[in-house]
Amino acid sequence: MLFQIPDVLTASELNQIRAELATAEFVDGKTTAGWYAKQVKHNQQLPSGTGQPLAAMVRAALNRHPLFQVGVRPKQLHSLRFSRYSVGMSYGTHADNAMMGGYRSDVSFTLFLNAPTDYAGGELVVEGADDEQSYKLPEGHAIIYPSSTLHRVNEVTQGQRLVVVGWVQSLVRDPAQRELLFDIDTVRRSIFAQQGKTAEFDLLSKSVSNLLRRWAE
Ligand SMILES: O=C(O)CCC(=O)C(=O)O
Ligand SMILES: [Fe+2]
Repeated sequence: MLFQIPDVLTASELNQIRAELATAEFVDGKTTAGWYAKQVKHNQQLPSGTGQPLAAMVRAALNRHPLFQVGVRPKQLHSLRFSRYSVGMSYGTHADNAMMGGYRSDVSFTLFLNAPTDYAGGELVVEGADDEQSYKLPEGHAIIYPSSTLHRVNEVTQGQRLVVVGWVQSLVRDPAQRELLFDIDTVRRSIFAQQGKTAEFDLLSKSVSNLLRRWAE
């Protein structure tokens, strides 16, 4: 399942992150790419092990967001990377590594850190079976997609693209199962908001819990 989460970061958090990144030292993104992704990864990123306070801010922001909890069912948000694409940079078609530091990557996300008007190009393109979708979201918004998809970042032709990308091991590894849980949970919450704790709400809650009991690992 592919979905957007608006307003993950506040304007003041975005300002703080951008101010820190403006003076940070970035390194070639190839240092952490898989052997074949190295050929197509042309960007820069904060070196592994740096930027911890910024990473903590992003983690807290995602964890407080109900859509992240219900849509991703995170077990472990295990990797975060602050990336920068200047003019001429891009990241060609690839699927993300299945394992990172001992954790499985089920869900990937891109959280946009600057405005789409700050740069030309730089769309994240996610390939489907016979089509592709392209995303260039407002600052502070995130796009969540299965790590199993082929995706790429188009070349930046003007300005600079700043993002933080991340990977999550989900309690529910199968995207179709995550989507079923998301749909049922969404209806359940909507019934609760409109009518309170009805008999229908109780049955849907039971279904969410029982499906999670079957699928969670
Ligand atoms: O920058 C992005 O939007 C995605 C980057 C990406 O695909 C990756 O780092 O694996
Ligand atoms: Fe990727």
